[in-house]
Amino acid sequence: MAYETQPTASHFINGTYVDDIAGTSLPVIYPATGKVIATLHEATPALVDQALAAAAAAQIEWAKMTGRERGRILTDAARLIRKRNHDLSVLETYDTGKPYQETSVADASSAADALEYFGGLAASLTGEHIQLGEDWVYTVREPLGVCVGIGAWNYPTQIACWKAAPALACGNAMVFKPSETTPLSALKVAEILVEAGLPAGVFNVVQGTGPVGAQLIGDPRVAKVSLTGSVPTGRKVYAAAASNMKHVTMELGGKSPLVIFDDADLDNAVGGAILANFYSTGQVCSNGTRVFVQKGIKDAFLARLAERLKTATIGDPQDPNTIIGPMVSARQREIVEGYIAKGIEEGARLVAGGKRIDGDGFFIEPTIFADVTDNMTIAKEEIFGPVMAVLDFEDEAEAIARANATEFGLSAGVFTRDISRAHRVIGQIKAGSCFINSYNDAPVEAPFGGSKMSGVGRENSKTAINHYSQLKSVYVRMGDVEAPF
Ligand SMILES: NC(=O)c1ccc[n+]([C@@H]2O[C@H](COP(=O)([O-])OP(=O)(O)OC[C@H]3O[C@@H](n4cnc5c(N)ncnc54)[C@H](O)[C@@H]3O)[C@@H](O)[C@H]2O)c1
Ligand SMILES: O=CCc1c[nH]cn1
Repeated sequence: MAYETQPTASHFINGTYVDDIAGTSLPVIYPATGKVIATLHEATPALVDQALAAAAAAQIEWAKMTGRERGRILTDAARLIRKRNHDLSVLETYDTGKPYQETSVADASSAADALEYFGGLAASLTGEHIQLGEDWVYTVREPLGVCVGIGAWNYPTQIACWKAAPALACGNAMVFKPSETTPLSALKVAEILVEAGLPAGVFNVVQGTGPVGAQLIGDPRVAKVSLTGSVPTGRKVYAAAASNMKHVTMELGGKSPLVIFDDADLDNAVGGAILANFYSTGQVCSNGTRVFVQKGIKDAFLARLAERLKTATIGDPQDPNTIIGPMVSARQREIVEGYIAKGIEEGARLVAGGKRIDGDGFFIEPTIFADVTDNMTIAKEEIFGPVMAVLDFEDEAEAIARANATEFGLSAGVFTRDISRAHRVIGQIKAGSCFINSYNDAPVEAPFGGSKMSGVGRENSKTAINHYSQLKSVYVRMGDVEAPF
């Protein structure tokens, strides 16, 4: 293999690569071939402790630097990431199996956007002055301290930077644990941050499964935990963090509705549904996997969708012409196959796909079910794979009620030419990240995150600053103190 996928070592602690072969072996499997492309080790408890100690020590000095100085390092790192976009994208494709066509425009570049954006904000993170007669209060925006980031496997580079960029801009240090399924890309992020001038220990990467994450969360030196993962993991992480009153950001799963009205532009609506279900082989948290299509447009929608699906090239994800890659793992493909079988068993009409693609990699056909009803498993549970469920509806009120009939609240989309209706509908859907005549855009300037079981807090935008800092308020009396005795 021309590209070196085995990293220098498993972890990046205190500005350098480190390893401990006593840790359980962690094979990294290329999803397109099923072959092991690197072998890492889980962090031992001693290494986790080392990472936290490095972060706690480095954070004190990092917080003393001016915001402008911190910001310059983050923006320099963003420049390096953009310069190395090709190599980083190739690595992301090895790590996740996502097509290079996507990783070359949406992963390292999204990470660079976050570093650039929060690097730019770092110098302007101030408190305020509140005049109270002759007395006054001033507020100081302070970092939280050591933050822990825990990532999912679908966007390893993006997730590392969506968490690290605001955390570091505010003067925190971070220990980041990537998903054990995709441990490679975050190490490159750490390496680049240090090359850009980040002091040793401010951003550390430790590898491992749940217990490594649990050790990080349970440590008294940690002030905040930001998790991107599933709802079951979110429940555990939130509970563990709450027992020690730690701050949290929870970016969890979804089963988001995409509502397509009769008057929608057909090709745009079909395009939106494709982006909402098949991008990243369907492994996107915000995907609109419950596609509610108004009855008048249903046949035309399904016909056009089938036509466009025929043009999607499935295959080697490193080939720039490939549009759909494999699932991230054999296990994830089995989960998806289980849902497809359930869909058929419960009476949904399979109109496309449904089968695994023979070969060594974890490929599966993009799958579309029509005539899906709200009570079917495929309409209720997050599948996290390329499976679209098309549900029919008659009118607006019905679509809103059914769109909201879920425990999740991450995203929602609406396609219609009636802009008043678009705002009215989105206004009534309980979800955090919504789209009108579009789907799955995630610019760093906009808040991203969910409501209900989909999470707590927001990533990106100015609001992320509130999740990585706290305000100290100082009352200043100018006159004498009037005490009761
Ligand atoms: N809302 C978002 O922004 C967003 C983005 C991407 C993915 N996701 C969600 O992530 C899920 C898919 O990712 P996944 O399968 O990697 O999720 P997961 O919940 O299995 O794992 C997420 C991370 O949590 C760690 N973890 C597991 N148990 C832990 C514990 N007890 N304590 C601490 N850490 C623990 C894992 O090692 C991994 O790093 C989907 O549900 C998807 O919707 C959400
Ligand atoms: O997977 C969820 C995060 C996301 C959404 N769009 C791009 N990244």
